[in-house]
Amino acid sequence: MASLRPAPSRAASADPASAAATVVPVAANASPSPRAGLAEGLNASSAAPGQAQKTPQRRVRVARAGATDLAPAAPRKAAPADGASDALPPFPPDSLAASLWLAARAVAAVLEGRSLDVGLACLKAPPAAARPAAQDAAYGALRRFAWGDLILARLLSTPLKAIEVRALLLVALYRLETRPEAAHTVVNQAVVAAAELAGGAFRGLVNGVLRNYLRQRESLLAAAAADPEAASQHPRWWLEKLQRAYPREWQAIVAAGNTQPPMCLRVNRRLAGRDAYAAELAEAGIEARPVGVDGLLLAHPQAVESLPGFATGRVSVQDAGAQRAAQILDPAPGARVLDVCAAPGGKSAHLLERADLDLLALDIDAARLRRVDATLARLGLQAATRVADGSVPVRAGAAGSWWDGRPFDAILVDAPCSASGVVRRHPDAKWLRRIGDVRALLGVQAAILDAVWPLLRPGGKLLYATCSVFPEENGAQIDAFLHRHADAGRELEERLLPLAEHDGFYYALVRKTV
Ligand SMILES: C[S@@+](CC[C@H](N)C(=O)[O-])C[C@H]1O[C@@H](n2cnc3c(N)ncnc32)[C@H](O)[C@@H]1O
Repeated sequence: MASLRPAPSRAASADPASAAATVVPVAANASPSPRAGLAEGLNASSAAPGQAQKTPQRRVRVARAGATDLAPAAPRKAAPADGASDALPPFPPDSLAASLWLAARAVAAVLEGRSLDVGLACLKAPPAAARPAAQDAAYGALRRFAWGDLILARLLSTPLKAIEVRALLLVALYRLETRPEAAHTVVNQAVVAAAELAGGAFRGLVNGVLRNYLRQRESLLAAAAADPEAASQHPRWWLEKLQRAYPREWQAIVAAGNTQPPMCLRVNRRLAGRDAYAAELAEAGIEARPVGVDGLLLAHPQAVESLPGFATGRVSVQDAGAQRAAQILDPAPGARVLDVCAAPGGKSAHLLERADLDLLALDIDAARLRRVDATLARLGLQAATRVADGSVPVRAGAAGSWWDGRPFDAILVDAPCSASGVVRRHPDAKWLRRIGDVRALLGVQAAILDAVWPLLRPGGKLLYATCSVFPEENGAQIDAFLHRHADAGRELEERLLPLAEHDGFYYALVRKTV
């Protein structure tokens, strides 16, 4: 039932570290694709837009359409990715109305098939005071997308074409559940926010839907609890994959995917000792404990600006699981290293913090690759960067070739993947992605592995990494690779389930034997 449009497949798995830097996540349910068919009226007897309906006489259950329906029937202006024209209407920045309005803008972008990262760009323009609550509401509503979708399908009777209004309702439903003591304030403030969306034509509908929700809450919650997607907050196809792959752990994986992720720091060992940095955090009143070799797990997420020395590169935000990559690949000082899917540069940076390397960072996405340059500049590190499609076999000396013919000692393939190990950071991913996207990603992953393998020197090592928990992207992908390449031998394999202090990752270290 519920799901959004497919996400762009390239940057499939956004970097967990960068996401953590911005905020928090959790998700909701369903099969391939957004729910559709929300109804525009409250019931068959719904009030006209602008009028509140007092008591619904009957409810008309609108079919929750499949995947493609999340897209709006009516074209609307896309929310600007740079936030430039996202001036906050005249609400106090720290008001509930402001956070609901902003969150609705961000969620609307996802309902239209864009990533939440893009949607959250609307938070750049408004005052900082407006951001935390808006961010929390946007993540929260998307974590519960299938739940909210089911509720709306029961409260509306005709397709709601105003996507931002639909998004506002999803956000307000989330807020009603997280602030039950302030239910009437939430409804009132949602109506205030609705006045600034779609020309204010849906204020009455918003008021009526939310009040009906409060009246019928018990039966609606029971209906949601009986729906596997709404109850689990995951698409059905996704759930089935987890159940098959993890007969014992799937429920724990699903539950973890619906929580807010922890925030983990990576201390730049070139500029700070971990213990000394932990002491600085303690002095600043920030509670943290060591994790892994360079990591500090914060008891509570913080704005990066509040971290001592963040701007000067003493620390970065990176999930503890992601920090395993540099440790496992562990190239020797002076090694020539290729990071073929490098953006936004978290793992490249960690490799360079650990040793002086001759590192080439490649990515197919020019905009994302610019973030590698920015990351390295902040950390005081250096690498060559190049925009290129790593899945295309490369020949030294050929026109446009990015390879100079010198073999690499080590290669990192942090492959584009389903991001199924990081849904708590990217709740939009499970709704935007479809099962067919995973199949397509398998082909890209295999092509990248095959294209870079000839560039590795005999005796060199390649680390294949994903932030996926789907076996076909992980062990099965590497099994097939070893089958295709007789000169490849698996040295190590590590599967991290997204259960506790780290996200879900897969690592396979492969050595070139001749
Ligand atoms: C999981 S992210 C990499 C995260 C990065 N290694 C880090 O630690 O910050 C995957 C990256 O692969 C890139 N990508 C996807 N397809 C690619 C291709 N064919 N060639 C090169 N890069 C590709 C995406 O643009 C994306 O930046």
